[in-house]
Amino acid sequence: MAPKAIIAPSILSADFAQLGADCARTMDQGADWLHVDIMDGHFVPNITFGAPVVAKIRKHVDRPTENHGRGTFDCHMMIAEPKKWVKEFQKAGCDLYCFHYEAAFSSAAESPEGKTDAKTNPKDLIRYIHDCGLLAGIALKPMTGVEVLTELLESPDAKERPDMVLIMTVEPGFGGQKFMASELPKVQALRQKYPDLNIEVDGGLGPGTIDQAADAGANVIVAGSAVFGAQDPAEVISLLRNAVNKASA
Ligand SMILES: O=C(CO)[C@@H](O)[C@H](O)COP(=O)(O)O
Ligand SMILES: [Fe+2]
Repeated sequence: MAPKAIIAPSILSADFAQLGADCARTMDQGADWLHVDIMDGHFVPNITFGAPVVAKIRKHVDRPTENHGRGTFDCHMMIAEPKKWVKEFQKAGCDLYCFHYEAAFSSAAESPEGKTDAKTNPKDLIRYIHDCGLLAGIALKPMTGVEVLTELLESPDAKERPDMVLIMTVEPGFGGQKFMASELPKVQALRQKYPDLNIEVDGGLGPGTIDQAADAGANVIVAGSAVFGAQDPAEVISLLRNAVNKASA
């Protein structure tokens, strides 16, 4: 049985002119996490926003209501220098810092000790993210195979193990793209080997594609246009959750 279903609407499809209100409403509609897409115009050909905006929306989502608690900010860092921004995002209210494997090797930034490493690697970056008090996720673009993660996922040191793997089911950069079912064997392979791992899928997920992703073993579901574009977002969130729970029962 896979870990519990986590539904994480991508706020890339929210109305940026009223982002705080949209985020709070989405939590009230039943979201577990908010998926926050950070794009730098280098790693991907699109730009979104940075830590100051995350800090502002945090305030809207932190308000106490009957329907939701704090709301986990799942920050999907589509940026060329992931190490550089860990502390800024931690201060802004990020909970889970998910960087791209493909970006980690070229990242230059200050280490916790104040030294500058010209190069880092995924293992050191995961340790650094954990040392900063955040959960660590690692994301793979469609062209990257899951075998690159074996050493990390099987590390005897929990500080070096990712808390979540994100399998992209579109090329990162834009919302509203077509779901790539060709990525699902990666999810299947991970689920077979790691029954307790949080496996997130991102890109093109919605009522028409969720069953395939859930059957493959994904339990963390990102959906942008399918949730924010729906007449009844609460119904879509619940449909996504039921599909995951049914597949993992
Ligand atoms: O990371 C990305 C795109 O790069 C995603 O998080 C998208 O924002 C998901 O949008 P939909 O495909 O669900 O509309
Ligand atoms: Fe994303």
